[in-house]
Amino acid sequence: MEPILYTDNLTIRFGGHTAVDGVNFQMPEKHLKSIIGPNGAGKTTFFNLISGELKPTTGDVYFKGQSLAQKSAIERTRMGLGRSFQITNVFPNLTVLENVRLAVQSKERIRYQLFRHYKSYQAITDKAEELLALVLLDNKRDALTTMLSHGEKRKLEIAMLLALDTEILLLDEPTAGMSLEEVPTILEIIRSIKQQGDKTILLIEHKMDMILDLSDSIMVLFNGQLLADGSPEEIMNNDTVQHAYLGGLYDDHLTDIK
Ligand SMILES: Nc1ncnc2c1ncn2[C@@H]1O[C@H](COP(=O)(O)OP(=O)(O)OP(=O)(O)O)[C@@H](O)[C@H]1O
Repeated sequence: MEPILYTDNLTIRFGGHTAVDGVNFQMPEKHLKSIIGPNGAGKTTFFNLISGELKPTTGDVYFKGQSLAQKSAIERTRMGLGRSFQITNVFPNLTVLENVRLAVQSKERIRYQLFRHYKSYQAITDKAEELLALVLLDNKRDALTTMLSHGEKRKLEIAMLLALDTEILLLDEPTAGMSLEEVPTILEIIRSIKQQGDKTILLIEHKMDMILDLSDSIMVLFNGQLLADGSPEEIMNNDTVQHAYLGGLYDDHLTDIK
C-alpha cells in the first residue's frame, strides 16, 4: 500500500549548514511514528518542511501521492496535514470551550452553512465538548485559557488540532516542559487518539520509555540525516543507534534510555 506521507531527498540548508539532509521517509496510514534525535538534529526543521512552514532547498514532501511543493501551510492543513497549534495562537480571554468551538467552527463552516443558526451552534458545541472530554479537559471548559497550567495548555492544543479533523497529526514534543505528574495523562490522551484508529500520527518526543511503548515505529535523525527507521525493537537493537548512544553523541534527554 502506498504510504500516506513520504519525503523524497528532503533537504534544507541555512547558509552553509544542512539542517535536514536528504531524508527519505515513509509513513503508512494509521501509523504512529516517533522521531528522536539529539538537540539540533533537525527534528523540528523536518516537521516545518512537512507542514509547509519552511520550503526545502531540494527534495519534496508527498501526501497521498501528491507533491506538496506548491502548497502553503494552510493548504496542507485543508488537505489533511494538521500540526498542533502553539498556545500563542489561542484567544487568551476566551474560555477553553470557546477556543475549541472556534477551531471546530473553522473546520465545520462549510458543512453547517445550510443549517439554522441554533442547530449549527449546538452541533459545534457538542463536538467541542466531545473533544474536551477526549483530552481530559472537560472540567476546565469554562476557564479562561490564561488560567490553565502548562500541561492543560498542551491538552488544549491537542483538542484544537483534533477539531481540524485532519488525517495526519504532527505533534511536536507534546510533553515538553510538563511536570512529571502531567506526562502520563498526555501519553494516555495520545494513546486514546491512536486507539480510535483513524489518525496517522507523527510525533517528536524525547522520552524514550514513552515512545518505545506507544510507537509503531521510530525514526532517528542525526545531523539532519535519517540514521535509522524501524520498529521500537529494531531501533533498540540497531548497532548504529546504539553506537550513537554509547558514544555519548546523544544529549541528556536520550541517555535515560531503559
Ligand atoms: N531558521 C533557521 N536558520 C538557521 N539555522 C536554523 C534555522 N532553523 C534551524 N536551524 C538550525 O538547524 C539545526 C536543526 O535545528 P532543529 O531545531 O530542527 O533541531 P531539533 O532536532 O528540533 O532540536 P531540539 O531537540 O533542540 O528542538 C540546528 O543547528 C539549528 O540551529
